[in-house]
Amino acid sequence: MTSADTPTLRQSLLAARSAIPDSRRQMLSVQIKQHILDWLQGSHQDCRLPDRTTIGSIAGFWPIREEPDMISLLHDLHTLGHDISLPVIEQRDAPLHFYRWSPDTPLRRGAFNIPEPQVDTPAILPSLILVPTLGYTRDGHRLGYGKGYYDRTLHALAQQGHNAVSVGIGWEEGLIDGSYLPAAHDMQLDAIVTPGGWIVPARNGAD
Ligand SMILES: Nc1nc2c(c(=O)[nH]1)N(C=O)[C@@H](CNc1ccc(C(=O)N[C@@H](CCC(=O)O)C(=O)O)cc1)CN2
Ligand SMILES: Nc1ncnc2c1ncn2[C@@H]1O[C@H](COP(=O)(O)OP(=O)(O)OP(=O)(O)O)[C@@H](O)[C@H]1O
Repeated sequence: MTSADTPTLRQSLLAARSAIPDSRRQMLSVQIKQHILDWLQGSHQDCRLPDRTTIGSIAGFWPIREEPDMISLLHDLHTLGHDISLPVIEQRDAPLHFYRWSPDTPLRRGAFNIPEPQVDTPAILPSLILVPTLGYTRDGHRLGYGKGYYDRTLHALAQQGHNAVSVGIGWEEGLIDGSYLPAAHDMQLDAIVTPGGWIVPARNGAD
């Protein structure tokens, strides 16, 4: 496909996601959460997975539309002692910044009406970024809502010499299986987690 087909692809991915019943979505979110916890706690024996041993602070996301709900995972990771942060759009069409979140952090609605923490403590540089995906390919390319926020953010962090591990979170219905031509600015994810398990791009090991 060419980039001209991206809006059509986005529409069909949104439709596929909407077709998952709400109750099933909740159960599938728990499966994704368990894959992440197993990896971080070292009980998932797969050498292709990103190195978990350097991971301290973790950026999550507050679910919108019909995304996987990782709020309960964020609670668990906070209990396990990780610093947790959420993305904040401080300026439109600029990189995201991540601000500390804990279960008692009040959230207010920010850009696109997404719940965000107050920006009253310094921004955090996470060592793991959980990236919401609408679609993804087996080689780690991601399709979101078309505003480029995560591409800009991962690019800006890499330019500062801060190489966070980026793990896409998505439904199995988000897999883009045919030919897909990523945009030049597209940042590849280190891995993707779906309810079915991990998808690790071949460059990170054998596929
Ligand atoms: N949960 C979650 N948080 C996130 C993201 C995400 O994908 N998921 N983002 C990932 O980047 C950023 C927000 N990006 C977004 C980009 C577009 C739209 C959106 O609703 N777009 C409308 C058009 C709205 C407009 O132009 O004003 C649309 O697609 O119809 C929402 C969020 C930061 N936080
Ligand atoms: N590193 C970057 N610097 C400047 N602009 C960028 C960068 N990355 C992406 N963009 C801009 O963002 C726009 C949307 O990109 P893209 O279609 O890849 O978004 P997306 O990844 O689907 O969206 P989102 O991350 O918001 O969910 C593009 O028009 C592109 O010009």
